[in-house]
Amino acid sequence: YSMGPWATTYKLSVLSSSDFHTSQRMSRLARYSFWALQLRKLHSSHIATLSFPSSFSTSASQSTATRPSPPPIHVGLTEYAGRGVFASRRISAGELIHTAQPIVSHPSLSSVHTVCYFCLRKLPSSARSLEASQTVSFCSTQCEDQSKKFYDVEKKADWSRFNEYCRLQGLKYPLLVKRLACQVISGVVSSDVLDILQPEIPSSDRISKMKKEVALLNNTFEGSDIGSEQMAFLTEEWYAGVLARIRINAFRIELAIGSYEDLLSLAAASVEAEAAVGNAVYVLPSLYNHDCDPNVNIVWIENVDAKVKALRDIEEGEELRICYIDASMDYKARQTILYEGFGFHCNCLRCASKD
Ligand SMILES: C[S@@+](CC[C@H](N)C(=O)[O-])C[C@H]1O[C@@H](n2cnc3c(N)ncnc32)[C@H](O)[C@@H]1O
Repeated sequence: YSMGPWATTYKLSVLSSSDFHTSQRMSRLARYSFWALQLRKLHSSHIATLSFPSSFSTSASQSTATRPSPPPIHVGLTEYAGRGVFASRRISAGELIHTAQPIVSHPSLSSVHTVCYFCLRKLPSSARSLEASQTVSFCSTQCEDQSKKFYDVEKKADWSRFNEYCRLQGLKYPLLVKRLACQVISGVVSSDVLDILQPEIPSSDRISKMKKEVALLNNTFEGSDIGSEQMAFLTEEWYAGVLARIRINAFRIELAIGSYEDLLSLAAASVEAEAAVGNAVYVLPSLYNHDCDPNVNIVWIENVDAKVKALRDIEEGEELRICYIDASMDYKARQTILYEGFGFHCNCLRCASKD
């Protein structure tokens, strides 16, 4: 399961919380102070992944007078689900709260020749690479430049077996791990970049499948001229940790319909293939908790940049929550998917009334 761009039309939601014993609170606080430290570490290296609403730019040459104000949110501890995102002022319905760029993203295998290999923007027909070819395309020189380092690493190896394995098994997350590994080898990110995110607890079945994937990834790199010291991080333990975080935190990217042509291809895609153009992992969007009647949603308009928008008026101090799944499903289906996919029993107001 991955979090998706689920539209919602449900009514009012307020923060639901339960009383926890002080001792439980203390142990949680200790656990999350580790994450708070990680967040601070990440703040400097990943500030570029968070951008602000309006037409402000964040260039270093800007004077403080013209600097954008930070987004109207803060990360804090909830009483029921670890960290969460809270409104630091009143937010109006429809407001763009912030945008975020991914730490790692990858097109779905069915979209790899029709979208930009970096930002997942749909390519005009003339710019698409041939399906039979091993090449990929970029929508702009900017995306090509931003991909250069990891793509130079990726090009050193032959990915046909790895991709075929993912295709046959219907796997999408190993593609994100492959891209992350290329980013680490090229020095663009550090191997612990996802450590800040909450991991899932893997089942034994998952662990044995994962061993196969990591062996395939290692064999693919070993066939290239990448030095073993550059690949030293790529252990079973690293792969398991990264996959456990991707499984809980990846978003499935469906671009908003921009044209009549998009509408037609989406209609065809829903019959022939997956409608999602790819998957991506972000820092801040991954800190939003779930509600079956959310007050914010995340949309992707033209590319992988996530836009977090208020679905209704939100009061200062209220927790901002998104819906991880299709909110139109019934109570039982939602509970099952949330438990199997994300490991929790939802007790939002809507679920409490079994709606
Ligand atoms: C994407 S993370 C959200 C941020 C997370 N709270 C953290 O501290 O990193 C998803 C995880 O948060 C927890 N979570 C999110 N929404 C929840 C809810 N409504 N009830 C209980 N746990 C929830 C679950 O453990 C879930 O797997």
